[in-house]
Amino acid sequence: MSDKQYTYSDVAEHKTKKDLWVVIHDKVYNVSSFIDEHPGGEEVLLDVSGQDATEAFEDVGHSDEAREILEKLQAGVLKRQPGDPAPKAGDPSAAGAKPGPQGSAAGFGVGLYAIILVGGALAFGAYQFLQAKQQHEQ
Ligand code: HEM
Repeated sequence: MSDKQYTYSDVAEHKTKKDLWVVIHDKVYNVSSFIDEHPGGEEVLLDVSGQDATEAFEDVGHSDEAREILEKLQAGVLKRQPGDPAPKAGDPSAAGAKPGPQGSAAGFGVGLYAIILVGGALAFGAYQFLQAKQQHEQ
């Protein structure tokens, strides 16, 4: 395993069958030597050449054996820079539709309205009470 750091643009320079790099889970792999042996074929690897292949790799549900092969192909780690594509975690919570916050925001809006109304009524009540008290004292 190597800790050598590469940027996205470094990886993007290696996208031919003879020189093919991919990023999986923020690690950089040189898969050139494996491309002819890949049971899934060379086409899928060429599709993700020089790019982040995390999602494609995880979607297939590769075996532990595949992960061991991958480990041996590691060239380095990815150095993220501002403006790089976001990590593709292959994580359903990252891609899946999350319920928006609208429901609770609407609830809060109604709650806020009620607080203003009650606060206003209290202030009005206090004003009336003080006026009455003042008149009583005169
Ligand atoms: C880059 C590193 C990769 C390695 C080391 C690798 C390795 C392997 C291995 C060892 C298998 C045999 C089944 C298994 O053990 O899980 C396999 C199958 C497969 N791989 Fe990959 N793979 C890689 C990337 C990809 C990518 C990016 C795709 C994109 C879709 C892909 C698609 C497939 C498919 C579809 C199969 C199933 C083939 C079949 O059963 O007919 N692989 N891969």
